[in-house]
Amino acid sequence: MYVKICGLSEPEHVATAVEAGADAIGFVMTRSPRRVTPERAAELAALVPEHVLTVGVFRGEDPETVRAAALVSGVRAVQLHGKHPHGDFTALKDLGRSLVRAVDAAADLRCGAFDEDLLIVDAPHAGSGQPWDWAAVRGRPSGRWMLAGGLDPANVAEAVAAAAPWGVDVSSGVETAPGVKDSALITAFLTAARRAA
Ligand SMILES: O=C(O)c1ccccc1NCC(=O)[C@H](O)[C@H](O)COP(=O)(O)O
Repeated sequence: MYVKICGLSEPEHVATAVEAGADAIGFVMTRSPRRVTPERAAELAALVPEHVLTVGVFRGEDPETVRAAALVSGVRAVQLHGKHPHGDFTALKDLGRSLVRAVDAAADLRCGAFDEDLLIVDAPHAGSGQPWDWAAVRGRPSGRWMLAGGLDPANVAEAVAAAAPWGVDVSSGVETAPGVKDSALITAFLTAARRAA
């Protein structure tokens, strides 16, 4: 089970996620309680070993803004959240970063349909921590896809059983308040997700 921990903003939590075995770590560089500047993301990304994917998360920014932030931060993947057109992915193809498309269940759920490398199927309101009907997407997405939206250490096993994803992505479920990550919850989530696989 591939596990992404998203919305990190403190070195302590980056270190915990790496130590506990995260496969990917997300830095939110768009409007959010978890927002970090590209410069801050660069400081955090520098703490992450090569085998863990660093992901810059964007929503609604134009490709040139995304490109500039990706280059400053040095993230190895770019996640476009929500209703980005296919052209935004095409425009970023030459950036040399993996592309992640994050959408809700109403979207095209074929990984690769927008030339992305990874797909995230999320709740309608990203980063809200609200669980949704995970079972409704079972069997619909294809390729390398992660389930997100309202996951936490206590429910990730149920979510994995319901939707059968290739991976999982969490943010609010490893926080004690919006934007405030918790090391014990990060470790607990990784343990529970691995057990669920
Ligand atoms: O986390 C945010 O605040 C956010 C804001 C705008 C666009 C995307 C955002 N998060 C992206 C993620 O990949 C989250 O991990 C995913 O939405 C799951 O969130 P949660 O339900 O809080 O676990």
